[in-house]
Amino acid sequence: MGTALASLARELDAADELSGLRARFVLDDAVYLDGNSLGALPVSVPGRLTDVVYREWGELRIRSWDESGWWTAPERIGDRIAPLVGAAPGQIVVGDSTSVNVFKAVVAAVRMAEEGQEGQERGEGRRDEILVDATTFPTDGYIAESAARMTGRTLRPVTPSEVPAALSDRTAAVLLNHVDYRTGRLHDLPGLTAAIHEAGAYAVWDLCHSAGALPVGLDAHGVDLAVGCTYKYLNGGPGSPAYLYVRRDLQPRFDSPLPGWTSHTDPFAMAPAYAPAPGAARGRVGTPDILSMLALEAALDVWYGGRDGGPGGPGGPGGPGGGSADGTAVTIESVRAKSLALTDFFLRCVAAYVPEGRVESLTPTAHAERGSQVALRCDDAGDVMKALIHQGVIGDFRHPDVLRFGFTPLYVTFTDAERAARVLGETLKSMG
Ligand SMILES: Cc1ncc(COP(=O)(O)O)c(C=O)c1O
Ligand SMILES: Nc1c(O)cccc1C(=O)C[C@H](N)C(=O)O
Repeated sequence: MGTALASLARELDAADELSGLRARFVLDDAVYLDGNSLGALPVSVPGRLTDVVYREWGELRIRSWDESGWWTAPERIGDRIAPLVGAAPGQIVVGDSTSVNVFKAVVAAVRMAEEGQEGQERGEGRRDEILVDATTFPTDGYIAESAARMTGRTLRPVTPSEVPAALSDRTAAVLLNHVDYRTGRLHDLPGLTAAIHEAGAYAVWDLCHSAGALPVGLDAHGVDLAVGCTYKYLNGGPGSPAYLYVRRDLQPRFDSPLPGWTSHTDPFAMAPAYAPAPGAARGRVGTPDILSMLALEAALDVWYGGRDGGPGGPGGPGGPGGGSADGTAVTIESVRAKSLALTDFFLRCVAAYVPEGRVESLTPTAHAERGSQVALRCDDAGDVMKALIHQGVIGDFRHPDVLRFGFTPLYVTFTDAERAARVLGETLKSMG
């Protein structure tokens, strides 16, 4: 069985139309299944950062804000992310952490819901509730709780499947994760967004675990606001800045709770009175973190034909799906197809190699409900993951008993999936 799966893995790799993309990353012999926490380093990044540091900062110094395009980087890089999450240009701004963007988005959504209700006291008809995914990555829950307290709302944690029943004319905003960070479950973004709109509320989606791994369709599904990090499937590097999407028609009504000077319509007027910039720039706060931001911009070259360095717009030759220097088209659809094939194959190998009953998959088998990771419940998961890492299979452990394996289709191979499952099986057999 083992040999058969290993040779099947080689066949699948040979037929994989994305296999050439692995060369766009710095990798070693380890099986890296932690790209859903920190993506691998794209080869385009070090050279670009060297240029940013020595030439743009070292030689051009202050002139780089204009001459090197530093000032407009948040919107420019937002436009580079946009096609990957199904957004037209001009709706995404890059900056701050996901946590900070969750705060901006949730408070802004409540403020939008509040419009027209100003005179109304707390009570019937007032949109006085925020719903939050009860299974969320903790930061979203903490921030939503604070946003609720500050806006005088009640926070109601519900699981995503309970959202339709929990919605009412009291709901102001709903904060949901597209893919659950622990189980890898993919939630129904189109259906839940439609239900939220039906109730007259605003939908805020956290795309941390879906952007770069599967199609999101922000514009197509009428999402109101969305946030996400860039250090997972977008490979922007440790602490790379997050992003905020505000649907174009909502932008004039986006009232930021953090109206920093760089979101002013004329920042260098240094006016005492705040006047928000039009468009996505309204979501900015303070000075952009240029080094991290430009590392992210270079990392996105992976999707744009693997070109080295310089900024470039999406679309046309070199855009996502538009072909590339080495002839490999990178569309989010092709990435999704490989992601599902990889996770299917990994689950098949786990079933073949792991003693029956020793692990239980928390990740749905239905493709429509699966993100790009496999989570296995396992006794002694912490010790098991340490043993796997010791043998060169890098996943992560999530309390209390979850082994988490992330599959980044840009660089993970079927051979990696087979090896990871085989090492897991051997480890569990040896641990008893
Ligand atoms: C769903 C989700 N939201 C938010 C975050 C993190 O937010 P931040 O970028 O602020 O650390 C993570 C992971 O770190 C996450 O998985
Ligand atoms: N953002 C992280 C970090 O700064 C250090 C370690 C891990 C992370 C993560 O991304 C955790 C991740 N969001 C998760 O899904 O568990």
